[in-house]
Order: sequence, then C-alpha cells, then structure tokens
Amino acid sequence: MYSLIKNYLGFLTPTNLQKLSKSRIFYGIFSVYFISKVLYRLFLHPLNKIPGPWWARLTSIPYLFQIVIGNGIGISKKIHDKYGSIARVAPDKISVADTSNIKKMLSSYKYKKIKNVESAKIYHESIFSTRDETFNKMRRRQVGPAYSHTGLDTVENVIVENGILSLKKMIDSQIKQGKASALINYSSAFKNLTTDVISALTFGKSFDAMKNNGHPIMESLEQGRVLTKVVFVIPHFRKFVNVVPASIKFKKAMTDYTVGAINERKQTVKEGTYNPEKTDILQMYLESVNTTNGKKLSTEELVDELVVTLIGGTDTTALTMTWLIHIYMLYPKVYKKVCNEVLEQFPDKSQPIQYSEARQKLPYLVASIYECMRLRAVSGGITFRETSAEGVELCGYSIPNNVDVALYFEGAHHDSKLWKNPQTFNPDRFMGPEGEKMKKEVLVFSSGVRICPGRNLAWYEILTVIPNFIRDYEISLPIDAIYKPNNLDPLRNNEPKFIDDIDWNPRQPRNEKRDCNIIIRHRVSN
Ligand code: HEM
Repeated sequence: MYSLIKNYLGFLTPTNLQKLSKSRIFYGIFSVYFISKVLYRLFLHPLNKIPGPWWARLTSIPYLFQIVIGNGIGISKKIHDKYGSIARVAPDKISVADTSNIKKMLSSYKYKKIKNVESAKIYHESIFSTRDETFNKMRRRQVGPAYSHTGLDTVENVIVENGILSLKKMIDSQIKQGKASALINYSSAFKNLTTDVISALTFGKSFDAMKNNGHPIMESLEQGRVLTKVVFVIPHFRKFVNVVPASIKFKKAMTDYTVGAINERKQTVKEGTYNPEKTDILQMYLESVNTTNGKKLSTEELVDELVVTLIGGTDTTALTMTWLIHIYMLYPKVYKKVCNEVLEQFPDKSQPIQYSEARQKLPYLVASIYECMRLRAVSGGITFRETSAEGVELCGYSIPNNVDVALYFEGAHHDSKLWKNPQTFNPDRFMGPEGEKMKKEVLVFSSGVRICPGRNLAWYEILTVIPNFIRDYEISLPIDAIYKPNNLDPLRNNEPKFIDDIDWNPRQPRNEKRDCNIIIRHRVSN
C-alpha cells in the first residue's frame, strides 16, 4: 500500500511542488488575461456597435480561413446580405460594401495598406508592397510615362504583335489541324497572351508563352504567388519562406531573368538598336533615379518592381477577358449586338483594329466590358486598408484607429441603391452621358491614390484583342458545356449561372480546363 501511494504521489517532491506552484501562477495569470480579453471583446470593444456575426467579436479565424481557401467573396456576401453595407468580420476588422465609403478609404495615403502587404517582396519594397506615401509617389512618377496614353502609343505595336496577332496565329494553326473549327481553351490562351505582352514590355522580350503554351518563369511565379498568399494571412510564416525550396527557386529564377533582361537592354541601347521613342516599363525603371538616395534603381529594386508588374499585369487582364467571353456566351443577344457593332464599324479585315479606333467607334462593346468588370470583377474580393490615427467615419459609424477595413468591391458592384437589377448583365447602363458617369462607380481598378497604374495598359490589351477576335472569328459553346444560357441560377434571380469561381485575387474559374472551352471558326461573312 505504501509503495502504491509512493508511486502515485512520489512526484510531489519539494522541487516539483515549487514548479507546480509556479506553473499554477503562470496558468492563473494567463487565465485572468484570457478571460478579461474575452470579456473585453464581448462587452466593451469599441467595434461592438458594428453589426456582424457573433464569432467576429472573438476571433478572425473563420473570416481569414475563408479568404485563404478562395472564398473571400462568398463569406463577404453572406455577411453583408445579412448585416448591410458595414459589418464586423473579426475582432479588429470591419468590412464595407458601399461605393462612396470604399472610395473614401481609397482617397488618401492617410489610410494605408495593411502591414501584411509588406511581406509581398523578394528583396526590397516596391510600388505595390510599400506603405510609404513618398516611396509610392516616387515609383508612380518613375514608371508613369510607360502607362500614359502617349507612352502606350509608342508600344502599341508590341501589344498587338504579342497580343491579338499571336493569338490569331495560334488559333489559325489549331483550325488548320482540325479543319473548319478548333476547340480552344480561351482562359489559358488569354493568360499566355498577357504574359507575352507584359514580359515584352517589362523584360524587353516576350516569354513566348503562346507559342510554347506556358513558360517556366510563370510556373515559378505561380509558386511565388501561393507563398505570398500564405504569408499575407500568416505573416510569421515570412521567417520560414526563405528556406522553402520553392521560394529559393523562385527568387533565383526571377533574379537571373531580370539581370539577363537588364544586360540585354543596356547592350541594345549601347549599340543604338533600341528605339529611343519607345517608352516601355523596363526602360522607364532603368532610367529612373531614386529621390531617396540620388541613385539609379539597384538590381534588387529592379527585380521587385519587374516581378510586381508581371504579377499585377498578367492574370488580371487575362481573366477579365476570360469572364467577358464567358458572359458573352451566356447572353447571346448582347453578344450578337456587340458583334454587329464591330462588323459594321470595321468591315475591312485587312488591318488590325487599333486601340483608339475601338474606343471611339465601339461604345457598346466598351460598355459590355465595363459591365463585365462590374458583374464579375477580377478584384471583387477583398482589398484592405487601415484606419488612420484619428479614425474615420464610415457608413455612419465612427471607427477608431488601427482597424483593418476590408473593401468589398463585389458588394459595391451589386448595391441595388446604385445599380438597377444588379444581377443582370446590361451594358446599356454604361451608354450615353448617364452611362459615362456610372463608369466612375466601377471599382475594378480600385480608386484614389493607389489606383491601378496599369489600367490604361490593360485597356490597350483588351481593346486590341476583343474587337479583332470578334471580327475574325465566330465562337460557340461546345455541346457538353455545363454553363449555358438556359442553365439558370436561382441565387442570381434566375439569370444564367456563372462558372464556379475561386477568389485568389484575381478571381478565376475554379475549373478552367473543363469550363473555359469554345469552338472557334473563321468568320465567313459579315
Ligand atoms: C484588368 C486588369 C487589371 C485589374 C482589374 C487591376 C486591378 C488592380 C487593383 C484593384 C489594384 C489595387 C490593389 C490594392 O490597392 O491593394 C491594382 C494595383 C496595381 N496594379 Fe493593377 N490591375 C490590372 C492590370 C494591371 C496591369 C496591366 C498592370 C501593369 C502591367 C498592373 C499593375 C499594378 C500595380 C503595379 C499595382 C500596385 C499599385 C500601388 O499599390 O500603388 N495592373 N491593380
């Protein structure tokens, strides 16, 4: 009996008893801290006045988890449908779905991007990852000429060659193999196209992704994107990123490629074979001098700027065109009207339609693109900003400092106070003088001081690709397509059902291989 008691209570030596009492003190303090934090969050937190699900008072896990799995739009919709245009989504986060309040948060450098964005870098802060006003303004000034209409006119031939002409070449070769028509995956074709355009303007040479159906750098970039996303949600992961093999590979690949591109460009400039009239992104950054130190951009700074441009400029534009073709296929009457406009305005197929001509002569096609950008915004998910030291007034609530504000563009784009029948695809809402005003309410490129600097370039690409594509080819859905005009969605007021999507900023089709195919043939008559 004695030995039994000794065995059981033998661990209660004086040292162990001391340790136990210390750990009890520790657990005691921890419990008091934890319980008081929970009570504070439940009953005293200044954000408690904002409506929202009960868990948002206690934890950010359900919200951030949904963002990580690509359902940022889904969870935001659910919350805003229930609680209105402002809602609490985590203890220190609110979400806003109202256009004028979103614009307010985007209007000034006072409301900074949130700290996590700083993790989106390879070596150095960039135009995208910086939270610093002076730095961001400097980079915008440096690269600005390459994104201006004057600058873009000097590279329109690069955009057309690597864009629509390259696409046509690929389609024509496919049609030849398959006789009168070919089955094309338009989503992957647009990704290859924008990759080639942006690489030509950013690295001075095309990746030839259209020709080879991809490029190793893009695969590396995809891995980099995934890592950036994880770091965005779990910033502490940043410390481990540098030892992840995919990250090491990505960094090396991007650095080697950038150094090669810089050297080649310097050589062509030296030899006089580079046309000085041409204002491309690479040249703008190579000629720039940092106002911070009076020096030209270092190789490391260039790597970050060029990679950010490649990431920001490829999938966004490609997916916008992908959603557009998908929507055209779901709304045949609109599509027919768009085709008629293109064919009437540009009957002569001998020359590619230029950007400025398309802008001027195709108002209905332009309106249909705005309507696609509203209805299926690739940036529809969450863009975050932080409240300033003095806080901010949003949707009638006074929000204190240090609160993350999720700007839910998709919600604003479906706000029935601003958009009549928001679920309907109706390009007419962007026609005429009233339509011109409504274009300013589309937030797809963001708004205010950090508005997308590449938006003009995106328009140059879209407005050289889509009208030329429509003029030269007829397209239709394959017989086994799941998403077609008569497949209606009760959740969208019985409008045609959209392809299932995943919001990994940019928002993309969940099953591109299955759902983004079209039959394509040469247009025989007008
Ligand atoms: C349809 C195509 C595009 C869409 C929808 C789009 C959308 C956006 C949005 C919403 C932002 C703001 C993100 C934020 O505030 O967190 C942004 C920023 C940015 N975009 Fe785009 N973008 C497109 C095309 C492009 C292109 C073609 C380029 C360049 C080649 C580009 C380069 C950038 C850069 C560098 C930023 C960061 C600007 C800053 O933080 O100050 N984008 N874009």
